[in-house]
Amino acid sequence: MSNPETLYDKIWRRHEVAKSDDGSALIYIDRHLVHEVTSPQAFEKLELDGRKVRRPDAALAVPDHNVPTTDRSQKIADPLSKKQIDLLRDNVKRWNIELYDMLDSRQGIVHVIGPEQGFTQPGLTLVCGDSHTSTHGAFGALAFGIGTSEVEHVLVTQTLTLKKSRNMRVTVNGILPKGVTAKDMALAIIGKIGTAGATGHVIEFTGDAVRSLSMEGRMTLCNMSIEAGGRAGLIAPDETTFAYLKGRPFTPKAGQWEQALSVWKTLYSDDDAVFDKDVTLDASEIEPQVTWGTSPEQVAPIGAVIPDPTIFEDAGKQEAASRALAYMGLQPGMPLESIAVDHVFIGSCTNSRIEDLREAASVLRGKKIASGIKQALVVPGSGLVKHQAEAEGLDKVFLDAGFEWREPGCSMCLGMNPDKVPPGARCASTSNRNFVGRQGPGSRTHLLSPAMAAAAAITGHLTDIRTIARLEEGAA
Ligand SMILES: CC(C)[C@H](C(=O)O)[C@@H](O)C(=O)O
Ligand code: SF4
Repeated sequence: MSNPETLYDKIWRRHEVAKSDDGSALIYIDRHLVHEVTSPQAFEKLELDGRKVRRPDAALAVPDHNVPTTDRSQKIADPLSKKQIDLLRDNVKRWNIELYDMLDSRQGIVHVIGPEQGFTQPGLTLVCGDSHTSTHGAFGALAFGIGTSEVEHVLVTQTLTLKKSRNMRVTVNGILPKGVTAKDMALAIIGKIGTAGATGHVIEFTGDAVRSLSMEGRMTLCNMSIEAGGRAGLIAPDETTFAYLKGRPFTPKAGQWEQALSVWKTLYSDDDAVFDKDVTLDASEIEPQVTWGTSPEQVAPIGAVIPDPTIFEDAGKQEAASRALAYMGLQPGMPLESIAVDHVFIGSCTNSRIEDLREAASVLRGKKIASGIKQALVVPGSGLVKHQAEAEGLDKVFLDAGFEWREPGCSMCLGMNPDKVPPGARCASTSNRNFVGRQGPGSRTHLLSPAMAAAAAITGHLTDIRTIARLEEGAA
């Protein structure tokens, strides 16, 4: 009998082109997503070296970080943003790579459009010059972010020299309580293991609570595996995966579909496969989460108070917590629910898919945002998500509540475009990073789920979505 393997082992082995004695291997890369921020220098270097793009058909390009989310017919004001987008256009034209340009309805955040188009598929190796490429692991693809020099390497050779990561398993058993979502699961895992908890590992997420997530939820979870330090996140493909993929533009058609399925169904960790690290959570104990600091691990259940930094055993973590609280303008002992917010952002590759928008809209239906909210933005993850939401009337729900309804892109997740949180202002955000200055210089970010963001918009402060739901049940 052959050795038992994890899902990661299987995909890795199937892509090994050559092995070195030092433990590294040359890995074949099946798919390459390209955006405007990390590709210009790669294309420039390739040109200078007199190289060619080996497989233009294996790449798909989209501008997302720098795009304006307002009127797209206007010129892009910021010269650097404009330059990056112009260069992306020139490069893909020169090398015959498919591009979903700004006015294309398929344009959107790179990690939203890949799955949406069926470009992301089980068992493939998929890379992008972007850390949140881990998102695509939700389909059982080995997907990870790479740097600009590696972008060039993939363009030229369709391979990468890599050292194999270790295997980690995160099992979430049971059923998520009402009002608790994949985002809360992701934040709770990071809260438990820390932002370095999965360093050097590829995480496979498993357990009933993971299996019962929709593809959107699985993408949210895998998206944040990078914030736990993981090289990639993986979920074994199953009927939910296959149903999502069927009929998408890039997925195998008719006769080939059955063949693809027979391969995809072999993509799971063998029963006796060995993991280097194992972590288990009980879904029924997960509560809606919100971050209070400047790292995703500085997170707590919404009913908690801001921790006193001295509760952390590690001196480094104490120091980090003190610095974070000073930056965030918060004091130990304050209930999280007492924190007033100025901005609400619903979007990013973590939470801008149709299900996320439905979740937020269901909380906002018939309600208005609080008077203290200076700006509330909904930025759909792609043009297709936007159209779908409009077909369902969700845009009206958001607009009636007082939100702005924007064009797709990364937007306020990192403020490379004009959508920024002003210095000192506080934002309830469905994105994945709450770093210092992440949403604009001096901005303060609280990460939470779309439902929790909607709840904060209505009350004007961080709010337990379950109390809103209970109030409504009481009223009904
Ligand atoms: C700009 C890009 C390289 C960056 C990343 O790699 O993640 C961005 O997407 C982010 O989320 O910080
Ligand atoms: S939405 Fe945010 S996290 Fe995702 S790729 Fe864009 S900038 Fe990075």
